[in-house]
Amino acid sequence: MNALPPNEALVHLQSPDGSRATVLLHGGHLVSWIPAGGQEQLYLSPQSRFGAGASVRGGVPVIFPQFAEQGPGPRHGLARNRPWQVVQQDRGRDDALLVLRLQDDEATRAAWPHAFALELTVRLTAQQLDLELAVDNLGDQPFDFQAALHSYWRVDALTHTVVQGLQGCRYQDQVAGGAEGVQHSSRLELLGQGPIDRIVHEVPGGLGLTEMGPPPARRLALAFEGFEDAVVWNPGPQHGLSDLPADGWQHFVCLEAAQIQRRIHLPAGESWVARQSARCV
Ligand SMILES: O=P(O)(O)OC[C@H]1O[C@H](O)[C@H](O)[C@@H](O)[C@@H]1O
Repeated sequence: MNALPPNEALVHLQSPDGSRATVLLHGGHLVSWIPAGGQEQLYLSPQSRFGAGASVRGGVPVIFPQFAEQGPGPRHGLARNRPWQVVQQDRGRDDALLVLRLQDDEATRAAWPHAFALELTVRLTAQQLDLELAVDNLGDQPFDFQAALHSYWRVDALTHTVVQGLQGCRYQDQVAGGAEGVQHSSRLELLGQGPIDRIVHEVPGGLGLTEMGPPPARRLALAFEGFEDAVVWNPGPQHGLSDLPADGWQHFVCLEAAQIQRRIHLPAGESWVARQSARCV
């Protein structure tokens, strides 16, 4: 399991068949997922910062209400830096479930002046992780937002890793100043020669992440529901990130379920829900 500082508030989940996950209350941040009989699936930087105000480098940061600097508020929004609360924790016959909630308070309203609640539901079965993000507008005015489940998938070697399922999709290449491109091949090979940072639009519901052997290939099947975009990000060897080891870039790829291009317009009193599932196959 990924190493965590001793004094962080965390919740451990374990399904009856032995899959496990760990979530930090800070950020409602999933930092570990180990399927039954399997290995850690999420990358968490050993140099990550933790605690009040910190953004954790790895796991699954919740991005809301803005992506990156595409708005006037804090980078990647305010959800990843706030304390969340447990509203439900259950174990069923073949699953484990956790629901966390973040509601607006004085600090969030200072950054973004809206009344809202986020609920993140984490559900584990033997080989599958389901994450659901729900946004409620609790105010009397509509608001617009972007969101993402910024998932850092652990890989042994980035350069042996391939993303499948984006064929024919348009993308915005953030390394090339936002230039538009089209993913022609069915396999996006992560060459690691430099950074990759793409916002891919209108992604089909199912994507694959495959690590080619040796050792034998490992494959994650990802399914998005309600998220229209995906982000593919790896900072490459010249990353300069102080919370990532020099060689840390080789051990993850972010393949994120996201809602970026078309901001969601949420009327007062309404809700929006989207999901990302990952299955070891
Ligand atoms: O360093 P962070 O604020 O966590 O952002 C990490 C990365 O997030 C996304 O994947 C963006 O597309 C990248 O441009 C960004 O570098």
